[in-house]
Amino acid sequence: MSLSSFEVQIKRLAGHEDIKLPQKMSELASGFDLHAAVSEPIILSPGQRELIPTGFALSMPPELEAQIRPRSGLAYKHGITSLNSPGTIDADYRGEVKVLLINHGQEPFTIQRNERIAQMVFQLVPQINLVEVTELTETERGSGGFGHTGR
Ligand SMILES: O=c1ccn([C@H]2C[C@H](O)[C@@H](COP(=O)(O)OP(=O)(O)OP(=O)(O)O)O2)c(=O)[nH]1
Ligand SMILES: [Mg+2]
Repeated sequence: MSLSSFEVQIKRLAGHEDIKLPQKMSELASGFDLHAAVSEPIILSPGQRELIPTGFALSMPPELEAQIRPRSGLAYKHGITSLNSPGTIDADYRGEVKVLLINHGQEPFTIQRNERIAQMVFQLVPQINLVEVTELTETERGSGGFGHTGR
């Protein structure tokens, strides 16, 4: 079975020539690790959130999006995660990709330039036509939800 592949263009932003491009850390990794393009180390106090630049912008085909997800090691060891996880990078976004980090831990955490702070996973996005109707199709579940089948 052949896997589909897509070309995604990436542009380094001025002043960030030393920042590593997103990289897969193993052959079949889902995500490309993202590096912090902070000009100087940033200290995240417990409870503090910061928008961290990555130093690049993207142009991807319309059928894709990119998701920004936490790295589990940072979450487990330091309580550092991405607040809006998964962050959404729209196919038509040409600005700098940024990572909204939050410190859910009990200790201050320092983010160094070029440190791996999160990962970016590309996903297919089906093109959807929303069609307004007055009646929906019936199902066995109906409007039951939020645990109506039991705990
Ligand atoms: O973690 C993130 C989330 C978003 N973005 C950028 C890319 C995305 O395409 C854009 C808008 O994101 P989103 O739609 O989640 O935010 P919004 O609050 O709805 O902003 P907008 O009104 O600009 O869509 O911001 C990031 O760089 N990192
Ligand atoms: Mg939006």
